[in-house]
Amino acid sequence: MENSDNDRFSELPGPPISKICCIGAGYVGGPTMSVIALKCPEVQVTIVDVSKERISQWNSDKLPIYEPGLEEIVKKCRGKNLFFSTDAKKAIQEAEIIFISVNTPTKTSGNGKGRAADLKHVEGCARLIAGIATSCKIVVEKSTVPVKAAESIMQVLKANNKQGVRYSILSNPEFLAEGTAIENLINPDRVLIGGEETPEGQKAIETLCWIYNKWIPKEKILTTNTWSSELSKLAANAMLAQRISSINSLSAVCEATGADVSEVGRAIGLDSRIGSKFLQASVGFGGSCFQKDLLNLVYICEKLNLPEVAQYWQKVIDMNEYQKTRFSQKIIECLFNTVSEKRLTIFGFAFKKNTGDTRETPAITVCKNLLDEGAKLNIYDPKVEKSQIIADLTSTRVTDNPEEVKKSIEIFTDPYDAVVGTHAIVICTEWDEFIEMDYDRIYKLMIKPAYLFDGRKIVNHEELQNVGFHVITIGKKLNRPGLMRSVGSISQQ
Ligand SMILES: NC(=O)c1ccc[n+]([C@@H]2O[C@H](COP(=O)([O-])OP(=O)(O)OC[C@H]3O[C@@H](n4cnc5c(N)ncnc54)[C@H](O)[C@@H]3O)[C@@H](O)[C@H]2O)c1
Ligand SMILES: O=c1ccn([C@@H]2O[C@H](COP(=O)(O)OP(=O)(O)O[C@H]3O[C@H](CO)[C@@H](O)[C@H](O)[C@H]3O)[C@@H](O)[C@H]2O)c(=O)[nH]1
Repeated sequence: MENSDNDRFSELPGPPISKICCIGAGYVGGPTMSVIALKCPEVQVTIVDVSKERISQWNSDKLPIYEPGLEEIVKKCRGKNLFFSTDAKKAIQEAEIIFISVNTPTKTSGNGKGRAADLKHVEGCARLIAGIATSCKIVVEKSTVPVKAAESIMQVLKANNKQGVRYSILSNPEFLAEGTAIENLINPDRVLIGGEETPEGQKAIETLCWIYNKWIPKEKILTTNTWSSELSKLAANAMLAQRISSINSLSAVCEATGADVSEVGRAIGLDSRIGSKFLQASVGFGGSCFQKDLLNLVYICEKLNLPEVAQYWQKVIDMNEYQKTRFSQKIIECLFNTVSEKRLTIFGFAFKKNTGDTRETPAITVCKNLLDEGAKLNIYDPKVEKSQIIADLTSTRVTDNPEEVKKSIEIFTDPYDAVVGTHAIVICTEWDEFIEMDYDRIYKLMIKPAYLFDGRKIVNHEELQNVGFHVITIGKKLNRPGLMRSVGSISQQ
């Protein structure tokens, strides 16, 4: 990966840094760079994107993504040391450090289809930088990439290096979670920086550390070799997802035995070797990262001729699919084995609370399964745009008859309107407002018997049963004296 000795410029940028560029103004690029701009007022941060629409949204009053705390930071820094632009040429030319923060989705065609990460946008960035740069640059992989991706980036940079520019590539994966991005960026568990074990690589690491050190203590900044850093990102997501699949697998055992998965989670989480986080049983994990990164890890393991390792991680994904399907089937079974022509309310469409992001949301699978059975759906989410829900549910992954789906779904902006005349409420996202709703009022508006399926274990089941609801949740068999046993129900007595 080293540059040749006769490169025209030998000096890589070092502290103090005055200009940073980030390619990709998405869920990572936007919040990450906003926090860098906030914490490093002397550094000019420019975020560029190919999407004119996204850039104009970042420059408007309505930002393209919802994240608690983000708007305040953008308003404070925008136009001072934080800029959103489509002029990649200028930003790249001027910057000493260039972050690549573009999307790396699962490939949809060709080699590794459905599993490998598609690096076309990352490669595009490398080509873009190589075509523009006239001075030495530190190029930072912020996107999640397969292990060894830095090697490919360097190859592209070197092969197109007309100006004799010197580059150093660092891996600096992002660990923020959506909904808590700003909190995670301001006070991260750690910052990971991987670089080459050469004097030049170490200098590049020190330079990036200089930025993070503005607000993050040295002890929290971990430096490793490039490959450890790249692999650690995939490994962290795989381990987190594995915990959710593990507790979800146990939720099925709880339902079959009378154990309560919340009690089991609490009991095992108190073991300091296990820890209490990420043991919340649910309808299944969603989001743009877990499945994509697990699939990528599985693919890498197969390519490395490690089939047993690949199968091990594949099971984490399989368990997640099982959980989403199991929950959907339970709804159908409890509603007397048919939802055909029945209207149901979906509460929550985002993949988790405090975000408007619907990528890989379990709500899509639940809605698809219910629509396939002929259900009509009233959908309410406080942050997801109507157009996004329609786009998700009419995509080719969900249906081959989008017009029929459009006729079967209705999107609401008021949750109380959404429940009128419906047989059941299905909670797919753990929005706080679902906990505090007036369920007496809601019950009266619904068809009886009224059902509530809590896919997030957030509402008070006993209280709802007292209101009159038939309540079904995950990982717990709810007892209710006198409640009629539903045909085929596996969760009620
Ligand atoms: N979303 C998360 O919470 C999260 C967290 C950690 C890491 N990651 C990783 O970070 C990366 C980015 O994720 P995201 O969620 O921000 O994606 P995103 O889709 O929200 O944003 C990516 C942006 O890059 C732009 N882009 C693509 N190619 C470009 C190019 N050649 N030039 C300029 N702009 C270009 C796209 O238009 C888009 O706006 C992914 O690799 C992802 O796995 C995401
Ligand atoms: O105990 C839990 C915790 C989470 N979830 C679900 O798991 C999914 C992912 O949640 P979370 O990890 O909080 O959000 P993400 O934004 O997807 O963040 C993950 O993916 C990011 C992208 O790589 C990483 O940067 C983060 O560290 C990693 O947590 C969501 O559907 C959650 O509802 C559960 O079902 N049970």
